[in-house]
Amino acid sequence: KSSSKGRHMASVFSDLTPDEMKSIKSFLMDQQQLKLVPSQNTFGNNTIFMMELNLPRKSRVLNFLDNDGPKPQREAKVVIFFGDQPNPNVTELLVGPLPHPYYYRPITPKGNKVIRFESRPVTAMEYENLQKKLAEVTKEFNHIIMELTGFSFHNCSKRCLAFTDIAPRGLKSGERRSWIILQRFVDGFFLHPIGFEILLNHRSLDPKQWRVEKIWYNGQYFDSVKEFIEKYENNQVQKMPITDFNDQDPYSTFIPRGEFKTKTNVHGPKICEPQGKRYKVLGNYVEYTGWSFAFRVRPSAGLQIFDIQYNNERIAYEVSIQEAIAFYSGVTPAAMQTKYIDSGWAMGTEHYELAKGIDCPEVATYLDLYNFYDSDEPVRYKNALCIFELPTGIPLRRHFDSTQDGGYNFYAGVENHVLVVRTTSTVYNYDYIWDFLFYQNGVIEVKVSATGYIHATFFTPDGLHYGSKVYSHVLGNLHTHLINYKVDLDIAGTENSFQSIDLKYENISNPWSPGHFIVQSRMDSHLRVSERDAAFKFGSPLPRYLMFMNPNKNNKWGHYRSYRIQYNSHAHSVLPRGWEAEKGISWSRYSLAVTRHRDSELSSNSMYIQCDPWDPTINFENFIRNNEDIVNKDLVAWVTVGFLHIPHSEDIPNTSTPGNAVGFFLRPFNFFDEDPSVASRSTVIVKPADETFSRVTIERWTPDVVGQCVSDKPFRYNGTYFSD
Ligand SMILES: Cn1cnc(CC=O)c1
Ligand SMILES: [Ca+2]
Ligand SMILES: [Ca+2]
Ligand SMILES: [Cu+2]
Repeated sequence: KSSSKGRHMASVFSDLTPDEMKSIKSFLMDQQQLKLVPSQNTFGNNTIFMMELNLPRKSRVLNFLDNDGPKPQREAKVVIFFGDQPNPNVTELLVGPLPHPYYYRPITPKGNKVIRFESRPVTAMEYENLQKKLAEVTKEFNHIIMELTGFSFHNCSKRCLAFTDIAPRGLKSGERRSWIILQRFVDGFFLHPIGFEILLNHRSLDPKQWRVEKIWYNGQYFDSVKEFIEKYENNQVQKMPITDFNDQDPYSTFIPRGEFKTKTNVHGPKICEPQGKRYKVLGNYVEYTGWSFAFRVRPSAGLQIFDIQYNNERIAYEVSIQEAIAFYSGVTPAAMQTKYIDSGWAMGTEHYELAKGIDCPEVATYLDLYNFYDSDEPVRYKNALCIFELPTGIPLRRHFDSTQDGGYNFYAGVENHVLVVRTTSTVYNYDYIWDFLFYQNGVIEVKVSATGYIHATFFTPDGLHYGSKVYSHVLGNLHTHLINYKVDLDIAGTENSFQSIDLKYENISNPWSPGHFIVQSRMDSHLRVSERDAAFKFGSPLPRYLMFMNPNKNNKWGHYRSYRIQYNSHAHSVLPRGWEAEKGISWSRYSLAVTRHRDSELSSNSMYIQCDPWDPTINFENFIRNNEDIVNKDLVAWVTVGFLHIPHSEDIPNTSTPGNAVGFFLRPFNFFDEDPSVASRSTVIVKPADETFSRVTIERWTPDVVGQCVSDKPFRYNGTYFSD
C-alpha cells in the first residue's frame, strides 16, 4: 500500500479537527430544544462539555481498510451537561455526518442507565467556585490558620494557600462532597500540606448552598467551623505550628543543589539523524521500517494506536490506554479517601507542550493536539505528541565468532533503533509518560513511566504505617498505580485463539543410562476456551507465555502464527473484590482478561466513574460475565500493569522515571519464518582478509561515514586483542 493510501485509510481514526469541532458546536447551539448556553454559565444550564471522534464499528472499518468498502461516516460523540432539567443529567449525543452535521441522537448507555449529574467531572467553573467557597469558609478562622502556618487565602501575597481536592467525592452514588487538602502555594505545593483538610459538600447546583461538613486538623475531627474555633480557643486542639517556612529552601523545587564528582554543566550526548528521518508521519499515519499504523488521542484516556501492520499485514487493530488509577492509604481523611481514577480527570487532555531535548529528542517530530473539553472552543495543545527514532545503545543482534586463540572468523552486528510515539498526561501532581515503541524485529513495547510530584499529606506519627516521612510534617502516602490497556490483536486475521504455556516437570527413565532418571521441564500448553478461563486474577501466578494465535494459519515450520504478550509489571489489586469503589474498576481484578471483541465493549474506562465508582457507568466484569466462547474468534486482551509505590526520601523533589516504568511487550512467536529484522540494512559484517588479521573486509549497507554528528571518521574495526 502506498503512503498516500495509508494516510487516507488512517484518517478513519483521526481525531476531530478544529473546524469539525466548530461546526459541531454551531450545529448543536442552533438546536433550540437543547437550550444550550456557553459553558462558563452556572451549573443549572445545559452546556456542551466535550466532544471527540465517535469511532465507527470495527466491521465497517475493516470493510473500508481491507475490501475497498465505503469509508465509514465520520461522526462525533458530544457530552452535554443537562443542568437545566427537572432531573439534571449527563447525556452523550452522536452527531453527524462530519464535517457538516445535520443530525444528532442520544447514545443510550448499556442497560439504559442514566449518567448521573453528580458523576460528571469537575469543570473549571466548579473549581473557581470551590476556590471562592474555601476563601469564604476559612475567613472565619483565618487568624488561626495564620497563627499556625503563616499562610492564608486572604491578602496573602507570597504566603498564599492552595488546595487539592481528592476523589471519589463521597461514600455512595449521588454524592458530591470532596475532601480538600490545604497546602502552601509555593513551587511544588503538593509537598506542602499545612495540616488542615476540609470536607465540602458541593452537590447543590447553587454554590451558595455548599457546606463544610467536617474539618480535620492534625489528627482531630470537627463537625463545623464553629466547633473548630471554639475548641481552638478553649485549648482543646493539638496544635502543630509550622510557621518556620523558609522561601530559600529548595526542598520542593527543581533548583539544582549539591555537586556530583564529575560535572554536568555541559551538554550530554544527543540524538541526531545524520542522513535525515527514516520514518514518515502523514497526518495521523506513520510508516517506519516494516511498520505502519494510525493514532489518535482521546480526551478520557489518551493515546490509541490503530491498524498496526508489519509488512502490510495487520497485527493489531487497536492498542490503547484505557485507564490509570492510583489508590492511596493513610491516616488523614483525604489520604484514606484518595482513589484517583484518572480518566475522570481527563488525562487524555492533559498533554502539555513537550520540551525539546528533555521530554523528547530535539530532532523528534512534534505534533499539536486539539481538545474541545470544558471550553467553548477547540484549544490547541502545541507540540503535545512526539514521534522519534531512537538508538537504543544496545545491539539488536550481534556475534563475535571467536577462534578461541585471539582471532575470529567474523564479527557481525545489527544496530538497534526503535520508533517511539509519546504523549504525556500531567494529572495534577503526577506526570505519566506514555510510550508506544516499534522495534525492527516485529516487537511492540507499550510502556508508562511515572514522574512528577507525589501526593502527600500532613505527617502524624501513625502515618508511618502508610508511607515515609519525607520532610518535616510531610508524609508520602503509599499507593498502587494500575494502568489498563486494550490490546485488540488480530493475528493473521481476526479469528484467533488464546493459549497459555508454562512448564511442568517430568521424570523419565534415562534412555542412555538404564536405572537412572532424567528430570526436566516439558511444555504445558493450555488452550483457553472461554472468557472466564482466560481471566487471570491478581494473586495467582500468570502463566509465562500468553499467546494470541491463529489456529488456521501456520508459519513455514508448521507452527500456528502467534504473538506473545510479555509483562513488565509488579502489579497487584487495590481493593477486595466488590468492595464499594472497587466496582468501578473491576478490570483491576485481572492482570489479564481475554474477551470476545464487541463494539459495545469499546473501553473499560469512563469519565464518570471517578465521581461515581459505586454504581459505575461501565462495569468491566460484565464483559466476561457471559463467559463467551473464545476459540477462533475476534479476541481482545485487557492488560493491567502497575506497581506499588511506597514513597521515600528520594521521591523528593520528584518521583523519577528509572524503576518507575511498567508495561508489556507484544512479541512475534512463530509469526514469521525468521526474525524479520534480517531486512535491516543497519548491519555490519567484518571478516579477516588474511591470516594475520592485518586487513579486514567490512560489509555494510549504510554509508561508510556516519556524518558530523557522531564522528567524521569512518567506521573501523580490528577485533583482535593483539593489535592496537
Ligand atoms: C488530583 N489527582 C488526580 N489524579 C492524580 C494523579 C494520580 O495520583 C492527582
Ligand atoms: Ca463477553
Ligand atoms: Ca482481535
Ligand atoms: Cu506513585
